[in-house]
Amino acid sequence: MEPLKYSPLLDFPNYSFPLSEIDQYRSNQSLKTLWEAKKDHTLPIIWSKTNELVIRDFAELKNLLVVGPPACGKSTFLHQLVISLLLTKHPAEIKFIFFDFKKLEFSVYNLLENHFLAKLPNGNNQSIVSKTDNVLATLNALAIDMELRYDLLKDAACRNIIEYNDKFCSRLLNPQKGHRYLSHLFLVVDELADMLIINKSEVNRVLENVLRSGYKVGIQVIISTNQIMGDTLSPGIKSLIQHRIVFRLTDKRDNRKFLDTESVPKLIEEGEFLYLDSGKVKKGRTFNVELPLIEALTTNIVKQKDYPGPYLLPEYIDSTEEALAIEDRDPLFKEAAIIIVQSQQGSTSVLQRRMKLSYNRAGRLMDQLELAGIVGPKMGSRVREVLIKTENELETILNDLI
Ligand SMILES: Nc1ncnc2c1ncn2[C@@H]1O[C@H](COP(=O)(O)OP(=O)(O)OP(=O)(O)O)[C@@H](O)[C@H]1O
Repeated sequence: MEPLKYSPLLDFPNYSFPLSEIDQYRSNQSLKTLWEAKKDHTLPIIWSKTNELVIRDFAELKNLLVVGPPACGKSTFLHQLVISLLLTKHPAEIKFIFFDFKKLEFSVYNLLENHFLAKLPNGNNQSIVSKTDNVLATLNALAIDMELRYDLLKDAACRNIIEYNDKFCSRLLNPQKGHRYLSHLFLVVDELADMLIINKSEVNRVLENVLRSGYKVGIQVIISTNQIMGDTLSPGIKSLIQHRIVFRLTDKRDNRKFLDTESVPKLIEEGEFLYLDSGKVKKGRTFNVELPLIEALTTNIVKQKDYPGPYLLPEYIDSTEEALAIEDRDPLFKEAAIIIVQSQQGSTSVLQRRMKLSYNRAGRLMDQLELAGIVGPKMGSRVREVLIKTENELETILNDLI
């Protein structure tokens, strides 16, 4: 007999999707259509509402850029994506990280911390990041989560999160080996310029890494910006976000910059935007969702069973700040070094599994091995290079370190 399939929904089997809340609102018909699209889409979202409703699958979009001058409807568009997912997905399936530098735009979702939000493990941090000094740590933690996910997918011989979760739900992956159901993580950034205030080049570097490799393992980024001119949007970031929503740009050169064409239809009505679809420029319109409807959804969800806390991102420790004094070195340093050199695999999850350590501790050991010159630096989602090839060489290094 085949084993019973696992479902993440079993975390809260009595969870009731907040569909009943929408009846009294004018947008209820559109939301019901969205709900019906659930069966054909991994991540159904309302994309546009003109004469007809356009529903898309966010899983196919990778990352998204929303650009336009102030007060043109960018935040409205972000809300329409968020509520689409809140309505159709279970708390086990998706998590959001909001960078909300306006401080109030997404505060309505604060209540959903234990259902739908992700944050740094450090208790002082808010689930919704509104201070620029938390940006880099949160991004780095997201990048670590991404690397960990890559290790899991590699171990499971899967090419993307969908294949991986299917395999996990079919009970083909062993939780004892660190395998777990992976929820989709969305980083929602409301104003890119504010995100780049502190340490712009480093933030750009980590962000590019997440944009480049995150979507395959279920980490997707939605960025909004009103900085049409200037160098806020680096060419690297722009080239990594193929899907773009463009509101009311008056200069032809701007249209070329964001839509790769100068000839675009005029946008007259409130909330209208342009986007590229199979090489053609199309017109769309935001689904102007009422705040009371968002509140009704969140209130309904909050009343239901939740997790003990938000989804915790891995701890990020800035290794440049960590002195490699002997007394600070992990007592398992030598054992870890031997495992890495013997296996010739510079992978955190190898340490984690072989030594039965938490991911954070294994990650710290890796950083210490790097500082000792045993492994090379982090290389995005790939394993680190092992610089020491033989146990004899290692022994010399370890003797020198003591
Ligand atoms: N489809 C629509 N129909 C009518 N009004 C809309 C529509 N979409 C957005 N609006 C209105 O446009 C105004 C600006 O929207 P929003 O706050 O989303 O803009 P924004 O681009 O995020 O602004 P900012 O950059 O200043 O934060 C709001 O009052 C909103 O209600």
